[in-house]
Formats: sequence, structure tokens, C-alpha cells
Amino acid sequence: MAGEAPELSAQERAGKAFPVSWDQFHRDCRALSWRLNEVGPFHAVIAITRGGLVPAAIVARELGVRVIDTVCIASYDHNKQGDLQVLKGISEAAMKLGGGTGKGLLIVDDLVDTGKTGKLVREMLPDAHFATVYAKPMGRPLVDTFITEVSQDTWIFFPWDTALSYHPPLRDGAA
Ligand SMILES: O=P(O)(O)OC[C@H]1O[C@H](OP(=O)(O)OP(=O)(O)O)[C@H](O)[C@@H]1O
Ligand SMILES: Nc1nc2[nH]cnc2c(=O)[nH]1
Ligand SMILES: [Mg+2]
Repeated sequence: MAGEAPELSAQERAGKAFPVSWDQFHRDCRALSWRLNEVGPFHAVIAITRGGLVPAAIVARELGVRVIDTVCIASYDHNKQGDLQVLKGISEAAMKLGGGTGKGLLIVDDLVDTGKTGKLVREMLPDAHFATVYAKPMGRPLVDTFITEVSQDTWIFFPWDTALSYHPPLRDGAA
């Protein structure tokens, strides 16, 4: 049939799936906190929304940090990456705590993929420490601390985006 092939989403292009349960995510965030405890103390945590909110809450709890700010960035519309849009910047109060360059601040996100989101936030806070739970090779050089590396052709499914559902058996007719 004539016509263009439908554009593949980032998730379809990735091919491999890496589903993460709440338990696993919590364990990985605790492991991240252990590593960050060697680096801190931090004056404040800056969560890159929305995915960074969940690890930021866990890490802030473990490290005893009570000042939490957000930088709100939209890039993936479901699973296609578009232009980055900063919907809310870092607050004046958090900027002040980081001396204008982010020194002593901890940026937290769930993952780096292409690194575009992380690069943008690093430009806002060049002296901050940037931590993610997961990292793909393209974004990895931007991150100071992370827990698990997954291949570039893997799509990570977070527990807040998924639900338990029926899975058919491997062998046809075995159901
Ligand atoms: O390294 P990159 O290729 O820039 O991708 C990484 C970003 O993509 C996801 O956020 P998304 O834009 O999907 O928004 P969300 O956090 O609101 O889900 C993820 O939470 C990271 O912030
Ligand atoms: N959930 C999810 N969001 C992403 N945004 C960019 N890469 C990913 C990924 O692997 N999983
Ligand atoms: Mg995000």
C-alpha cells in the first residue's frame, strides 16, 4: 500500500522492556541515597518533574533534606520526544541556597535517556550534583551518580505508569 509508514514512538524504537516494580524502585532509590550520603550534605533537592518527584521524595527522606524545589519540564508526550519546554523554573529561594550556580544542591530525576532534559537543567545549575536512578549510555556522561545502567534500546516502565494485567503463557494453547 502506498503511503508513509507510521512513525515509531521512542518506546517502540527501544524494543526491549524493563518493567520496574514499586519494591524494586524503592530499593534502587535507597541504594542511590547511600551513594549520595557520601557526597552531601545538600542544602536542597531539586526534582525534575514529573518523574523525578518520586525518587526525590525517597532520597530527601533518607538524607534528611526538607527543602525541595521543582523544575518542571515537558519533553516526551507519552513516549515521543518533542521540543523541551520549561513550564516552571527553579525558585529564587532555591537559587539563593545554591549561591546562584547550584553549589550544594542535588538535582534528582528518575532517568536519563538522550540526556536532553538533564543537559538543560545542568545549564541552569552548573555546580549542582545530578543524580538519577537509571541511566542509558547517551545520557550517562551528564549524571554524577546513578544506580543502574540500561541499554539505549531499552524502555523503562515505571510503577506509576503501569498496572498488573494478564500475561498469556509462553506456549500456545497452554492456557
Ligand atoms: O534524557 P531525555 O531523553 O531527555 O529523557 C529523560 C526524561 O524523560 C522523562 O521525562 P518526560 O519528559 O517523559 O516527562 P515526565 O517526567 O513528566 O514523565 C524522564 O522522566 C526524564 O525526565
Ligand atoms: N518511562 C520512560 N520514560 C522515558 N523517557 C525517556 N526514556 C524513557 C524510558 O525509558 N521510560
Ligand atoms: Mg521526566
